[in-house]
Amino acid sequence: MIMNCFPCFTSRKRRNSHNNNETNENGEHEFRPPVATTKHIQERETEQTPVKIFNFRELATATKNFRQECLLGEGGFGRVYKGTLQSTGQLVAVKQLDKHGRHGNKEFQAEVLSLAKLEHPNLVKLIGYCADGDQRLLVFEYVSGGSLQDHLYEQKPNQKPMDWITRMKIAFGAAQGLDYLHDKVNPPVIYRDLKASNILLDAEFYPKLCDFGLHNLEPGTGDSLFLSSRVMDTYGYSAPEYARGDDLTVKSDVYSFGVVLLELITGRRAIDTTKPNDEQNLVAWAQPIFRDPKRYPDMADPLLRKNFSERGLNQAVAITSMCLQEEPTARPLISDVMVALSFLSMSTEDGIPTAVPILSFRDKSMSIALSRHSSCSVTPFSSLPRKEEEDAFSVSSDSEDEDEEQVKDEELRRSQKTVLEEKTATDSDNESDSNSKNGQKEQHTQLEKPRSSSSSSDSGSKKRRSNNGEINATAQSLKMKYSYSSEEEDNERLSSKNSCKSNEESTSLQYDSDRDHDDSPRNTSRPINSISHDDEDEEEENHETQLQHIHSSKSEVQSVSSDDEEEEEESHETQIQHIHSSKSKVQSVSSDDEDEEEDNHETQLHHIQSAKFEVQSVSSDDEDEEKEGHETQLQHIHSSKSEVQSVSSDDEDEEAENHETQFQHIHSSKSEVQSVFSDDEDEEEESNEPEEEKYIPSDQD
Ligand SMILES: Nc1ncnc2c1ncn2[C@@H]1O[C@H](COP(=O)(O)OP(=O)(O)OP(=O)(O)O)[C@@H](O)[C@H]1O
Repeated sequence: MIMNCFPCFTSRKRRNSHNNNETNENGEHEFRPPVATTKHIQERETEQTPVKIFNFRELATATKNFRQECLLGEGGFGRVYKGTLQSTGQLVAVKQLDKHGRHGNKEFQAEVLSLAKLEHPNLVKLIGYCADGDQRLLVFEYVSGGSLQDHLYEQKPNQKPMDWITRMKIAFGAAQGLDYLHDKVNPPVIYRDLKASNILLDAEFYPKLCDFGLHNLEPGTGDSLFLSSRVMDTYGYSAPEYARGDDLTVKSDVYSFGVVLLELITGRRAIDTTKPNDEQNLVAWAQPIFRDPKRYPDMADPLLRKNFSERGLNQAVAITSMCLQEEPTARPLISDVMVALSFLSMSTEDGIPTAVPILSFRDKSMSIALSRHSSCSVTPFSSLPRKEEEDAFSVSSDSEDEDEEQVKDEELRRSQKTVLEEKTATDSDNESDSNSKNGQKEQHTQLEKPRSSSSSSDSGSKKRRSNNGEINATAQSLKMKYSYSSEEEDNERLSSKNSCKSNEESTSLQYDSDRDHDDSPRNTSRPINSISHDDEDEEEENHETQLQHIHSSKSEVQSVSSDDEEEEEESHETQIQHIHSSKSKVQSVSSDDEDEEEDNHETQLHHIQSAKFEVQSVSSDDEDEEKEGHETQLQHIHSSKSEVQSVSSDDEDEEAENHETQFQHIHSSKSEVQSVFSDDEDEEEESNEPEEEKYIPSDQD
């Protein structure tokens, strides 16, 4: 049988070698897959991914002849060895697939090529494969830090337990990987095997998912021994529909993700036979607690020693409980989970995580669930917040009865409707001017792109401007500290003393690059930035700081849960979003292409004007005074808009000056927005007046 397969494969290999094999500079064979080898490869194909073909001898040398000391472990697919490729010195993990249930060569090759196309910083990268005789081996990048399971449950004596923020970052990274599989590749990939042992961590706890997309390489179904061990391994993570015999969907992965999140929160294994009967199944143990928020703090891993904020815990538990809904359709999209976790994984100096902006989600159920927990009293258990913050968050949900909550939900739903409609309209606009391409891969590429060259983006790869892309941008623009990074960047970060700063830089770079790939008018920010090279970094920092201020003000406002204030908060949210986007748009004025520039101005004017109308409409009747203040701010933006019109000056120097002036005005508009959040409205009015005086019209005015 094997002998029959082998010639078949080698003849294929020979054919490939004729057509597609190349030798790289290291003397290694690289396989460039033929276009449309199989249906799903064809569908996923955006560009050809090189996959190395190794011969068995190369891998035997790399793993010291598969010596025991190189054995990393053994899983459902076979043994995994650590190795070093002789040609490059690269560390790899070599997975030697079990011999039972051997797959046809074509099938194996097709699966491998399909797998190799899945590239994301939070996925373990497939480097190559070997199909030599009856041997089937997969060669992956080596991830040095062990699995999440090791870190949660098999700690070495001198190892510190993972802190709360690290746990949230791991969850966020894993969600990003899963979001890529679900939302960024076509057709979506259902992981099927998400569990703590399949989340590998690098030296900095950066998570990478492994074993995704391997189910087609599983040994044959006739192998009951294999099946029973796999079922045992995944038991505790598999969604109820699996037990019912229903088809698995992306929502089954969301369930498994919920189990992992629960493990991170509680430090308990999905299945722990050493515990009393009623505690052996983690989800069964947690379900009654989900219904009683007062008991949430009791769920937390004792190793955390209560070093987390109550709000952070409440929201993490709320997300978990949503993921673990019995009904698949009731579970959230992983993209919403990812957005929520992006905020929960942001650490702040005072130890309180940033509040999740409830309007950031594709699915409103997530907003509603989190809003229930965002107004809880948030006295952190260990690191106490400043007095004002305590006050701001101290409207306790304990006193709210269920009726009140329902009314609140209804109101929230109504108020969200407007924003969601608006968001949908924006999204569909964006969708229409872009092809639905693989956005995530591009994000990765963007990060690696040096700053100076980012304006010359690959015109062939249009950024996917889906809802999810918008959400990503929202999270990123709100100073997400946790960013994608390539392996090289990870190494750099390791050695860098200013790792935190470089992270932030990479995030803002990503956001900038993101705009560069955007077809909308705001995508031409480079020339403006290049006007004042010396001040560029400082200016960027200022903007970042402003964003942070706005964000934190917004967070504070969010937590005050009186009905009037909720309305007000929304209007602030809308204003911020519009002013923020106005800023981005005005930044983009200096396009190299003058014609495009003019178009851009037109579109900007339109956006800014409509922002004005929208903000005007949000203001309530009893807030006349405040409205006046907003009007003044809008006038400033409007004037900035007039200045934007003046950009197309023939004289380049003059144009540069105009940009500078515009920046200053936008800058001051942003500062004014900050004042919107002042509790004292009189103060706000006062602060607006002098700003009016400060306003210096441009030459054109
Ligand atoms: N790319 C890699 N880098 C470093 N270690 C790895 C890599 N891939 C797997 N390992 C380690 O090899 C061991 C076996 O992994 P494998 O994925 O085969 O099994 P598993 O995850 O334990 O079980 P299952 O196959 O049921 O998912 C684990 O200890 C895992 O952490």
